Amino acid sequence: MNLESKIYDRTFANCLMNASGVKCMTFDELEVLRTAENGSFITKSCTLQPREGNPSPRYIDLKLGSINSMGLPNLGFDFYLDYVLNENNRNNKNVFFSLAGLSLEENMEMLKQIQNSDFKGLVELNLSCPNIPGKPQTAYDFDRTKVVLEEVFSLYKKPLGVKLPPYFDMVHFEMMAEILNKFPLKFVTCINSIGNALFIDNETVVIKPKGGFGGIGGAYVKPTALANVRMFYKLLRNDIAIIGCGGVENGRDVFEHLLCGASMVQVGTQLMKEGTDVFHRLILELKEIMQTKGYKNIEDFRGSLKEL
Ligand SMILES: O=C1NC(=O)NC(C(=O)O)N1
Repeated sequence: MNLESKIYDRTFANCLMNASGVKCMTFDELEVLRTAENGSFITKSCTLQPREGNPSPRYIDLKLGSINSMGLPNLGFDFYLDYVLNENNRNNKNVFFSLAGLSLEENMEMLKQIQNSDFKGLVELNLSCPNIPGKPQTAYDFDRTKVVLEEVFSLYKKPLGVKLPPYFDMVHFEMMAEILNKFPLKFVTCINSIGNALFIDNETVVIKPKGGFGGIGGAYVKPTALANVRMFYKLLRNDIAIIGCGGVENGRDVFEHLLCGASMVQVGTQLMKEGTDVFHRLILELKEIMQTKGYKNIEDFRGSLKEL
């Protein structure tokens, strides 16, 4: 039995990786992810210049998930470019490089430098950060998304995918899929946190930024995450892989993302809570489910969710 999975021309030892933003901002955090049991890993979404991010408290674990308004704290593009160039695909993890420029110009500058570098991994262009005051989530503006992707693919020729926010309307799924199908995307990652939620403890909000509004992750979002994975799996070209993200706490959750059509599965909140030991546990739990069902590899069941 193996948990190998492919995105484009890359094969990963197993289908698990971190969600961008979780335990992947510093060199030490990235080195832990590079050498743990996950099949791949991804850097914290970066901006051209380093950022402090929003004031703390800005991340809180909750019983049923998490809430965050980090505000894209990161060490700056140069640090992550240097890291991924030195990473040299040791452990065959094909590191993913996450970008979240604060403007199209900033994204194009970063992509130009990556294009002109020896980087051989995959770029995940984050179009869905909900936590920059005054900045809308690009991927909720369909016309803007089309403009951005036209510019991106006019310059960038290496494998690239986009990180999407959750959608909640069938027409929105169709409109977004129609746009995405126009471009040589290698994958889409569904979903980013459900933006601008509010958690109250007694009489007080729990995070400082934006009056306590933040992105929700964890068990709260799994039904929405699975729906987005499923819809884009059905609506997008077959050569655009889906990376599932949202609500993965155990092997059953991984199995469900794969059933919906995901090729890779990202772990966010649970990785934050449990540390990288979570990958060992998820692998054991997924293997047990596959063993029970007689599945020898992921392709035996990926995308085969049954309808009534
Ligand atoms: O894209 C993002 N999603 C989140 O939920 N949080 C981070 C952030 O705020 O940096 N970014």
